[in-house]
Amino acid sequence: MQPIISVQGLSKVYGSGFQALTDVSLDINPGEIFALLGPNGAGKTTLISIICGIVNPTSGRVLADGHDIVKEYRAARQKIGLVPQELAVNIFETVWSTVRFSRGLFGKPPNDAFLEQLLKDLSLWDKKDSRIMALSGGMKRRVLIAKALAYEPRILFLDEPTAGVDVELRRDMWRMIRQLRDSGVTIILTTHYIEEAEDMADRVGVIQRGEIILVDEKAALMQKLGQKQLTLQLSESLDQVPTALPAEQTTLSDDGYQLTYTYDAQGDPVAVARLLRQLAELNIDYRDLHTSQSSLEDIFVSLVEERA
Ligand SMILES: Nc1ncnc2c1ncn2[C@@H]1O[C@H](COP(=O)(O)OP(=O)(O)OP(=O)(O)O)[C@@H](O)[C@H]1O
Repeated sequence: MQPIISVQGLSKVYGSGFQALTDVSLDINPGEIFALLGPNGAGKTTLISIICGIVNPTSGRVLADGHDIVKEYRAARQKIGLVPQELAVNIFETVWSTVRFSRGLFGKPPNDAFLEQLLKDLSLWDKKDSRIMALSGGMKRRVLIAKALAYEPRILFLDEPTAGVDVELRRDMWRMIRQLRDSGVTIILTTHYIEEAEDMADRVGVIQRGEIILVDEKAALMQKLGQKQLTLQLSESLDQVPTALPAEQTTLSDDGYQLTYTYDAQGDPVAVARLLRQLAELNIDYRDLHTSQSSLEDIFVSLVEERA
């Protein structure tokens, strides 16, 4: 499959001498939702800004739908919609003129019916004649999305789309992102809400200190790196973890009734059977048990800590 975005050996050294990206290579598949995760200052915005032609790379190149983002800027850029973190519009303009202007900017013929539907989908239609300065923060966010979608891009970048928005708007945004994906738009987003990446993304990339340290299918990532936990509710309380049990993997709750065993389901397929046999040998009875998988957040934190 031909990637819709191909990032090849990208590095960025800012004028200050700060190296924000080091040899980043990354392919984005058409039609996927790709989540880029990374701590503050990792280089997410820098990477997105280079792909969108806002910041020049120091070396390396980016192809958007086969077009070089530097040499064929217009052809590449009209494929890409960007919803930036911060408001980047003329606040004295009305909503309607802002989205109309944005559509024209990348050479799309006017289509007021399309824009009307877009504003209706984003619950902005009744604000179409309002100046942007008179809108609430959430509405301004919606305007940024409308602006990015006004020229029907095939690729949509969302930089921290749900940072600082209320629960309702967040839910609306995710619903819209899913609809866009279903209509064939490729979505690349950065987020600090890992549970949202977990919920939404097909693939996840982790960036740290300007380097991509991991890219994988979300499901495979969670399976590969995810530790599982087995929690047992004991019939009688224990004073301490029995010495016969693996000390590093086993913990006991303060009241002595809950034993938690952490194991690697991939690396050790008989881990649970072994533990339960050991408990039987020790005459430890339990009333209930359940297993749970590490979240993407756990995986992310452990990866970043590992590299720190
Ligand atoms: N114009 C600039 N000049 C110099 N350094 C910059 C510039 N823009 C960003 N940086 C530095 O590059 C690094 C990466 O910044 P970037 O904004 O890409 O990170 P980020 O992953 O998007 O962070 P956050 O999650 O906080 O938005 C930071 O250390 C930042 O200070």
